[in-house]
Amino acid sequence: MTNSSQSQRPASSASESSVPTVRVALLGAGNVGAEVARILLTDAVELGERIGARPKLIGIAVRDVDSPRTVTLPLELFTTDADALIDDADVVVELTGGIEPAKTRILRALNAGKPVISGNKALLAQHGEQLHAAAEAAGTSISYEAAVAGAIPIVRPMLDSLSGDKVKRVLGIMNGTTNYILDQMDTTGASFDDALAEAQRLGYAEADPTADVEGHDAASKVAILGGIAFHSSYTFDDVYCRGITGVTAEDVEAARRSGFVIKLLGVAERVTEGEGDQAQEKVNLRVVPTMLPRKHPLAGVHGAFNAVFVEAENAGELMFYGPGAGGAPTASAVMGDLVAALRRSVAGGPGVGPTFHAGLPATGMDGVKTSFALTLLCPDRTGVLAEISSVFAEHGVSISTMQQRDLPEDPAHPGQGQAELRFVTHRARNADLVRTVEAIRQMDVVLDMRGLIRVENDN
Ligand SMILES: NC(=O)C1=CN([C@@H]2O[C@H](COP(=O)(O)OP(=O)(O)OC[C@H]3O[C@@H](n4cnc5c(N)ncnc54)[C@H](O)[C@@H]3O)[C@@H](O)[C@H]2O)C=CC1
Ligand SMILES: N[C@@H](CC=O)C(=O)O
Ligand code: NA
Repeated sequence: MTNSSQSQRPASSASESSVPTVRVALLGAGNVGAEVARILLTDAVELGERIGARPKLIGIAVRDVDSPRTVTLPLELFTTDADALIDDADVVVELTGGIEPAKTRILRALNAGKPVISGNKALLAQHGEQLHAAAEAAGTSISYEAAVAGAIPIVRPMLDSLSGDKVKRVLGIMNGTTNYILDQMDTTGASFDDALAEAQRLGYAEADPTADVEGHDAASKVAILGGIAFHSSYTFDDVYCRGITGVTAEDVEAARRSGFVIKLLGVAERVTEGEGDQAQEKVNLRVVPTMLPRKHPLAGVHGAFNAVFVEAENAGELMFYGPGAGGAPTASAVMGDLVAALRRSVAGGPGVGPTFHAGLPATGMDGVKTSFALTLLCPDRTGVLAEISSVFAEHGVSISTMQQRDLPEDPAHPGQGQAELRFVTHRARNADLVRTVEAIRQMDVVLDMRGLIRVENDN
């Protein structure tokens, strides 16, 4: 490799053609990186026409040059010296994941004025502001369409197309692995573990799938998207996060019997706390397993697909839908960012990044209005229902539906029938719902609390 200039102008490569070339460094050749390399190698000429300069893949930095790959790539491109590769390039594509050394490498490229494309939501949701500041200071850009909802164009529409509107809420399915698992459990009766193993095999899961199933991956995406939507800076720590490890086959089955489906939803929404002069606008960010009525549009999002609703003051409701994970689909988003960044390089100027001027504080769950489904095991006798209903009423929470399922008599307690009572509440303040649930849990007539999950419906 030769040393390239660190300017934004594409370098000429007379040996290959008269079209100028831009030198692309790729960090990582896993599920996504290998697909990006494949596209760069096969489509360089056509991409050159779109960009005005031909992208030349000059090297791929990996941990181990001899690791088996999903795509066959020329061995001479591989190197373990990421720093030398970055220094030799005009543009850097980071697809290794994790915080370090990815952060140091990205900063190395940005500080040298080189545009960076990354799919690293974990990093962006922790250090996004610092990376943007470095890009701005050096007059370059960092782009990350792949980091949120895979192939779906959502980051750039939020940054560009909706930048003249006022976003009220962003809500959706933002993790392919958990959607795949929940969908398999619902439609085929697969076990959690089998479905996760298949999601890993298909290249949907993170290197450590705990990030997926504990909701951390979706939380990073909510922090990134919420920040763009509300012109503020949020990190992973601002997101209230619950994963799907607590969702059992029984929960999935119970939801199905009631005409619902369980999805892991990510939400970022404006909330107003306080009243009158004290009223303050804040933003609640959360990731929670949620029951949705089967007729809800998000209930029909299957497999590793994602879907994101954006509610904006003037646009109204928008829905973005498509593959949320997987090598080739995610590589499509990376390539879109790469072409856009290189077009800017060729034409001059870094383009427009996000702003954080609004500074809306993130807020906790207490004031958020939501509804719960609650499944209780109780003795099947007169008065139980009234007793439980009165606790809901005492806390100002109204019941939307109640279903009773009589269970076979417990042989250990002859003569004492038991019933499963399933309540779905209307929307109420989260703090009131939590107090209601705690009071119900303490009641003598409640033998077991079998399921507790949020519900997204219109009431
Ligand atoms: N797999 C997917 O569906 C999606 C992944 N992403 C993100 O894209 C990035 C890459 O994801 P995958 O390709 O699935 O990961 P992967 O685990 O399949 O591949 C990671 C690659 O990076 C290399 N690598 C890791 N640490 C390195 C280091 N310190 N130095 C040099 N090379 C290193 C590995 O050798 C491997 O080639 C991650 O940030 C991930 O969150 C984003 C959207 C979707
Ligand atoms: N592990 C992630 C990959 C894409 O972001 C997911 O399953 O959604
Ligand atoms: Na995307």
